[in-house]
Amino acid sequence: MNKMVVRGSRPLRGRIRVSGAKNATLAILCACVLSKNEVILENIPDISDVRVMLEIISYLGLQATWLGEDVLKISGAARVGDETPYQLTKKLRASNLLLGPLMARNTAARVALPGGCNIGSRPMDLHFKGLTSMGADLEIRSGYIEGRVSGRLQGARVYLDFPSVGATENIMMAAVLAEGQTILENVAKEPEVVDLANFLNALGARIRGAGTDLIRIDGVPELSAPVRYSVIPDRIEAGTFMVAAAATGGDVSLEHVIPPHVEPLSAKLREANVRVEEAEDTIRVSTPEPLLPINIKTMPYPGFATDMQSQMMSLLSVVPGTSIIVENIFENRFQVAQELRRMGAQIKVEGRVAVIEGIPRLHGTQVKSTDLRAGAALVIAGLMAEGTTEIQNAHFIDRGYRDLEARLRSLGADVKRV
Ligand SMILES: CC(=O)N[C@H]1[C@@H](OP(=O)(O)OP(=O)(O)OC[C@H]2O[C@@H](n3ccc(=O)[nH]c3=O)[C@H](O)[C@@H]2O)O[C@H](CO)[C@@H](O)[C@@H]1O
Ligand SMILES: C=C(OP(=O)(O)O)C(=O)O
Repeated sequence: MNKMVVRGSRPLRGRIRVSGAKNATLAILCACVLSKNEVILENIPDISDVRVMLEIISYLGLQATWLGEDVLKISGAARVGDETPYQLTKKLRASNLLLGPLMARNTAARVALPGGCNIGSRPMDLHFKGLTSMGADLEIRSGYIEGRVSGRLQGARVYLDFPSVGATENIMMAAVLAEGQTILENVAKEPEVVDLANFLNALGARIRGAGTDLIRIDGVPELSAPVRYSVIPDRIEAGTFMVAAAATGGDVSLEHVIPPHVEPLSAKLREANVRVEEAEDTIRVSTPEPLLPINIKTMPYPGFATDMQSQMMSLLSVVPGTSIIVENIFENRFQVAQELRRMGAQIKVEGRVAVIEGIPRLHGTQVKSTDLRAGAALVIAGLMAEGTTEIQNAHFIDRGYRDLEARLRSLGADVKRV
């Protein structure tokens, strides 16, 4: 079941509800390791990354039970294990977010180096910088990060050389149980970081400033408040449907979305002549006018998200004129260009810059997804293309999109798994 077949040239029309955010959910599930009490989580997307993370935290001793299609109960545990196994962490990049919580809860951790999509080298030096400033002793041995600290972690002042999402989250989770105050400077401002901070505060943490450049955390001895928490909508899933709607000349309304979270994308789509109409928690996307070429640079939030870059490359491949994309976050995120070229796209890649000369139509053929967002981009390309597109390695898509083919079919697409 790992090939997706798309018959193209049909505009998407209708309404679709956006799922809970993958990246917020993954971090929040790691944060559950810090809690001694039961947690109920709402708006959890049933996607393969979440399933793998649930296996990992179950291995650590927590119990996860689905109470409904998107509601999870996570039991607190009096004691959690120290080690995450390679067999599970190799499937999931975000498994590295267990390092901070385990160091804080257990004062020791053995976390297998994470796997996930091959989109760049993805070092963890900034995670290490923060945790060692707090007194942790960390080393990498035989593919595992081994950490220990004598006594509790100590609050510290940490400046991140780059506003890394993962480093901000890992250090923030470690700091909530540290002794004293931690000040994190030049941190990531992504909505998922704010969602994690809100969740931790609901558990009893004392975090201020999430969503700004500077986060202050006053450590507390334990987190034990029983919590019911609803995860934010997924801005990348929402964005993917928005681009798919624009690419097919369709008219789609997204429900359960936070419009400011997708503003960096909405602004670019408007520049390309796409009509984007926002209400309180809905966005309607349509294309009454011919589209225009645009330039994009990926940046940390509130800049344009790297996780939306591949999908935009598909769209721009059929917009008349020259568009330019500069990828500033992950050095290996242009792999989809060679697959789009197989469909006829004219895209030149040099280092971090892609130059796209729009052509009138893409043509369906066999392509393969190389990572999650490349997979989504190829689905969008298939929806626009003349003929049939077969996307191999569709399991990448399941990492981050819940039941994508059925939801696209509900908008009029012809998509199936074979
Ligand atoms: C599970 C999750 O939330 N994944 C998201 C998270 O990934 P992730 O947290 O891995 O991304 P980061 O923000 O950490 O990475 C951004 C940049 O910083 C570099 N870096 C990072 C850490 C470090 O210690 N040293 C270092 O040099 C990375 O190589 C990359 O060039 O944010 C990315 C950037 O928005 C998104 O694309 C991912 O979808
Ligand atoms: C890169 C992504 O995720 P991860 O960090 O989990 O690999 C993504 O969601 O596009």
